[in-house]
Amino acid sequence: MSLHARESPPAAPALADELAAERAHLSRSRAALHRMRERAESLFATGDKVAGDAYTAEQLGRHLARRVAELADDPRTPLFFGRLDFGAADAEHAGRRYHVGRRHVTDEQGEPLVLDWRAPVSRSFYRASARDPQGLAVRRRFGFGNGVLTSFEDEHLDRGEELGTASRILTAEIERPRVGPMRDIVATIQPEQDELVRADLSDSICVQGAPGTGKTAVGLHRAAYLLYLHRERLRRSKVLVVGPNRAFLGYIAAVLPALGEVEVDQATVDELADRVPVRAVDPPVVATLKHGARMAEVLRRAVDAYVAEPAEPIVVSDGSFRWRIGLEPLHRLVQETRAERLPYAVGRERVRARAVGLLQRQAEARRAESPSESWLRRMARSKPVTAFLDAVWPALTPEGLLHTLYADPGRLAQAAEGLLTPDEQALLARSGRTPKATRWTAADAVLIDEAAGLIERPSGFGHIVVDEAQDLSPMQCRMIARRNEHGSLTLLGDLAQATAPWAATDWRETLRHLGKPDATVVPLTVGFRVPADVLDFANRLLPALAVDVPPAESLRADGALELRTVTDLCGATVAEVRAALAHEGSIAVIAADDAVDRLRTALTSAGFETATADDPAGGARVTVMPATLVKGLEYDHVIVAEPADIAAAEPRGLHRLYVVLTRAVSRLSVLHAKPLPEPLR
Ligand SMILES: Nc1ncnc2c1ncn2[C@@H]1O[C@H](COP(=O)(O)OP(=O)(O)OP(=O)(O)O)[C@@H](O)[C@H]1O
Repeated sequence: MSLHARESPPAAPALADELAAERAHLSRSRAALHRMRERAESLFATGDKVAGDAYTAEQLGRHLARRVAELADDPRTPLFFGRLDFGAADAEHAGRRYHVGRRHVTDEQGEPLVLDWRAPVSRSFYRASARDPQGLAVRRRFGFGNGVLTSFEDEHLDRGEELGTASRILTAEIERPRVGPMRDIVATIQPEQDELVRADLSDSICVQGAPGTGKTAVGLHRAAYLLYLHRERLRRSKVLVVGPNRAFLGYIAAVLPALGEVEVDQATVDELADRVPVRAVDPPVVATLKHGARMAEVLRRAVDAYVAEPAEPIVVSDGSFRWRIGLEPLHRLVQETRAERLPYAVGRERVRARAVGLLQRQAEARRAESPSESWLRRMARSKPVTAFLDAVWPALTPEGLLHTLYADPGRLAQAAEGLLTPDEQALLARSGRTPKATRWTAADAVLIDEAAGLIERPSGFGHIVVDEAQDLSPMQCRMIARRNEHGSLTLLGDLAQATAPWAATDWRETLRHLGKPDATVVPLTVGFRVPADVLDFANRLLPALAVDVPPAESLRADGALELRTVTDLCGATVAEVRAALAHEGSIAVIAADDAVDRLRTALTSAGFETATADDPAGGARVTVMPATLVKGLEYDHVIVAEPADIAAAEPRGLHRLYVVLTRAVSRLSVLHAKPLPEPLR
């Protein structure tokens, strides 16, 4: 194929001129962005003086502060990475040329210097092909080094030229050594990824992708895309990114701000269930029981059981008259409210309002006029009305509900009848004098959240991105579903990487618990992280993982895999780290959780500074990571110490090992004193 792929230094003077012109455009764009930011800053400084009242001033202040943050320019990242030259045939953009970058940049006259990658016209940058040029004559990609424009690559789509994944700029980006936190992929999003990124806000999608196929990247770029397209709506309803742990959230934290999006909430799954402090750990069998879908029904019944039939009429005096509501209307009132299936606490207030309504009607009939507001309020809070409520619809807290359920075998038996066996009920039994004194576990916190959803009306997000979703339990799914009733979802995961005891083997089931049974499940199979040799090695585990997922094919032909039998694991790890430090990029030693301290001590004694799981952005190049914390992360060079111990440490240990082996970007060294687990031999 004849291509005009040009690398720096350009051979011909004409190319040098063109590169110089592009660099000039970059300087102009940077200067313009600087001006835009200065303008936003000065508006921010004077904002409170122009705004009328305190509320407006605060709103305006927040808007302007966000705008200032959005316009931050990071000199190390290119302001634009592509150019679109439209051909004469395109009706709307004929003959026009646009630079595509991270955000809109306009000159003093408001003319665009750089188009936001999310603008409709930028779509062709990602989707145009020789077969479907979408009006483009030429697509140009820019190569950068440390923020300096160094090269460009042209595809004359109108002449049938297309580089696809053979692009040298794409290859360089994929093969670049990794250091520090995750970066955006906005310059090189691939067509099948772009399709997911630009899916409609109303679409919930589930991406099943092998390790390193860009699921996380797709989810974060989709969040940025939706925020651009539905800015006002999502500013109100908000976007949430859910990840497995803080180390992961720290790792991805810089991606959205780099794309100009600074207002996205992030939480771990555990942090969503934050109504009680977690101070205890369940044995695995109890945790699995509590995370199971049956508990939803147990809790629903437990809440329902608090509603009782009225046993006495209400008799209430207002000082001048005694009013009475008989048993029969009270029965009807409770039944009607029950039938509405409102959240329990809303139901309680509805019952109160209806009882007061009956009193009001009596008063109107007697006095031929409506009683005053204060009379109604007095009746609503009167002792007899409150006593009636406490008898038929007692106040209930989520913690109180679960505490009583665990402490009262009779109540539990009633709620769990036909759902949990007596043995299972016994596993739940627990004492603790009060909800406050109870040492709740993480699974209890999820159940308390479920109870809260039955009692109160939860507030939701406009869009939720859930990463590493293969590990969600049915009850965790429900917790997310409650926050997403009117919003949409991007679910990202890989069933082969599922390590939780309750992990799903079929996305349909997860989607059902998430309340999005009809979401499309889309596979991603092109691997951008793990080199082919390393991936082939890890894929040997797949048959033993008992999941039906398409394996990834690596785009990377580079990389190195080394398997080494050793006698002194600590000594060999130190030697491997020493050798690895000769290369560029991050290094992780990954081992079974209980071996981490030993290895870290060995490295420290040998004079190496090491980072820990909770400071991914820290200075040290070498991180020692427990196998249970590396999901979603990647390192340039991964040293796996004793795979057999990782596999033996938990029931789904081979799945864990699959995760561990697929963290490497350039090199994987496997050190083992024990035989490798069976499928890897
Ligand atoms: N289109 C792309 N261009 C360049 N790099 C990409 C592209 N897509 C993904 N990558 C890179 O590949 C690596 C893996 O991406 P990501 O972490 O999103 O994969 P993942 O599918 O979530 O992996 P895992 O299953 O391990 O969590 C990252 O370094 C990411 O930047």
